[in-house]
Amino acid sequence: MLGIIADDFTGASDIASFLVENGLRTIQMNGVPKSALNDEVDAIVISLKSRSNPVDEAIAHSLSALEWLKQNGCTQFYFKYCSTFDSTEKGNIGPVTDALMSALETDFTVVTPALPINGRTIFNGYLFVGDVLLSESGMRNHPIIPMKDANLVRLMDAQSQGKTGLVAYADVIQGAERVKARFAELKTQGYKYAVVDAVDNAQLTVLAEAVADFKLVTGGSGLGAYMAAYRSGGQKGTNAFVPSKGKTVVLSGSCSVMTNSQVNAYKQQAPSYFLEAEKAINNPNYVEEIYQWVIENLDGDLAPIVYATVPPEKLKEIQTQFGSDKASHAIEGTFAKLAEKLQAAGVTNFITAGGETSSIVVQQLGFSGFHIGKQIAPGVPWLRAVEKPIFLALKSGNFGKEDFFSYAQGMYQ
Ligand SMILES: Nc1ncnc2c1ncn2[C@@H]1O[C@H](COP(=O)(O)OP(=O)(O)O)[C@@H](O)[C@H]1O
Ligand SMILES: O=C(O)[C@@H](O)C(=O)COP(=O)(O)O
Repeated sequence: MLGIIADDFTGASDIASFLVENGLRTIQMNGVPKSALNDEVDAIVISLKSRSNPVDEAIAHSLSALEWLKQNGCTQFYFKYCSTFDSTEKGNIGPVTDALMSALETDFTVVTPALPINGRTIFNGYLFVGDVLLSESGMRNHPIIPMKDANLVRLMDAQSQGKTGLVAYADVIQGAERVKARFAELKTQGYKYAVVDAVDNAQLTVLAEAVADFKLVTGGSGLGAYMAAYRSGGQKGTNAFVPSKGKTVVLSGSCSVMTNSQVNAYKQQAPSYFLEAEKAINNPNYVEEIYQWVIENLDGDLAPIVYATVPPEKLKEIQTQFGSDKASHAIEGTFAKLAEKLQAAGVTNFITAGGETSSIVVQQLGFSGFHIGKQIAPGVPWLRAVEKPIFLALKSGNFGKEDFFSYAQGMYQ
């Protein structure tokens, strides 16, 4: 069985959806479960909120996820992080990878966030988003993890204990045997990790074969998808439920370029409410005010949206005024409490945008895990809570097309 440790909840549903699509029966658990798993599955994804936590906490949670996965029958492990890496030179990917490698007693792994279907590719170790370097993409303005460097070898070297090498495109296109030979060379030269180039899915297919017997693989959902295809022999999954029409709310805390466009498009069609950082910080009654507004707007054709989403210039202003940690914690906390009240009031379908935002909302809603349904966009599936028919779509910041929020509701049965 394949065990996946995802560093946020949108990322977990992203990889889970690709595993299902590629023929693996998959369940997504929210945090490290307290008891053993009863379902019969081929893959288990554990969602953590460890991307931007203090490093010791991220390591401790990842190790406890690993232990639980081992106890529940997993034999190969995948550390899933963002296709835009989302980890500066002080980030957690290096330290968590080191801790997992040491717990698994393995001395070599790969680093491949590539997700070509969503425009994330790697060439000569540089990560591209669409046709620009990561550091020239909207990710350079991320509210909590601004990505100013696109070189994965440099980023990994800065964060981790070992040395990072490169398996370049010219080698990858020669096939799995050549890639394995490069791994062997790098290991002899004292490298602990290899960034592997992938500009399209053909390289991920090769890489999936080359890492088939690795104890630990790290990367985005792209490589995960091709590892699933390798394991299932190319079968396709059938788990494709969609939600019933029900009371829905959209909660958007992502400030990505794509979410800004999606929110702007959706505001033209549906009731909208701007969540202000200043009030989230200072007004103890703010959650109640927003809650009342949502309740009054639940019965239209399209769900109401509450959004903190702002473009980069506005974000900078807010962060300068209040401090970025204070603003983001207050906003995340407001979304979490709001979601909890809305669930109690009978909202059954939640569409959330943003990794941190989605993670905190799901943690607050308190479900133990999710079944994986139909994809709304590549990497964003509908989810159904294990405990009851509550449906969620956790949209990664930059995923989906401009009409994502209305398109998702258009899928209701
Ligand atoms: N208007 C705002 N001012 C300050 N911080 C904000 C604002 N809107 C959102 N944030 C914060 O920015 C962060 C966005 O991260 P996240 O939810 O992971 O989105 P993404 O998926 O785009 O990375 C969250 O911590 C959120 O609370
Ligand atoms: O790999 C990806 O791009 C996503 O699964 C993901 O992790 C996105 O994170 P956020 O942009 O913070 O939602």
